[in-house]
Amino acid sequence: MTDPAADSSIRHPIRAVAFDLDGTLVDSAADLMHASNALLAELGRPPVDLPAVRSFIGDGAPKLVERVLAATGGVADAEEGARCLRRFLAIYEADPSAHSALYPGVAETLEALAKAGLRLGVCTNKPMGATMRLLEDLGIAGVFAAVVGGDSYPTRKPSAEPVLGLLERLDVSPGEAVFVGDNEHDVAAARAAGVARVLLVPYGYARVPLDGLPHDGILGGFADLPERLSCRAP
Ligand SMILES: O=C(O)COP(=O)(O)O
Ligand SMILES: [Mg+2]
Repeated sequence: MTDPAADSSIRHPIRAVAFDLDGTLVDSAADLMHASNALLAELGRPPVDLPAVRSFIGDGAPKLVERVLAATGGVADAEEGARCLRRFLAIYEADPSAHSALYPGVAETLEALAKAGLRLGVCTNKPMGATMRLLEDLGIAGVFAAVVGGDSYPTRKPSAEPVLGLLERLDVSPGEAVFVGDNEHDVAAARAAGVARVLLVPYGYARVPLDGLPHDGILGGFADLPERLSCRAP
């Protein structure tokens, strides 16, 4: 027999769902590759390919650019690195969605969860400027009650800080929230924040096997979410 006290959804009814962005809601790797390659072309360097860029995603734009530059010859000093980051952001933020798409079931499922009364939020390591533009371009900005990016707080995931910041903006306690992500940083940040449940999508840009992470379940697909949260649209 199940012990009701062991089920956190019974102790605290779930009131909010926090989502990672890249690799969870949006397949954004192609635009990150195009922006990286536009920067590299300006520097007279060879391009990087999609598998390489996918492996560079997850620690925010500064790390992505650092990895792109390291893979193509490195940089002379920190100043050159900072200049390249500024240029990358200008290129990427001008159009972060041309080659990006929502994963199957994302739009309909977010609508269903919002209709069921859940507060939805995004906690991404992507900078806010590009994040808001991407959400608007893909038509899902309106469904979120709050969004935090990689530059919203002094630290980013795997720190708990942005997750706790998002939950505060959603006006829920960690025990009332579920986090849905795609990689090891999402699990670490959400666990450190003390959310009720951490669920992972089976696709995305994780760099370690999902099975070894301390999650509470791997979805078959994004559309499984309402069932897993035991809530349905009215
Ligand atoms: O900007 C990144 O590196 C990844 O962003 P994410 O946190 O939405 O996966
Ligand atoms: Mg991600």
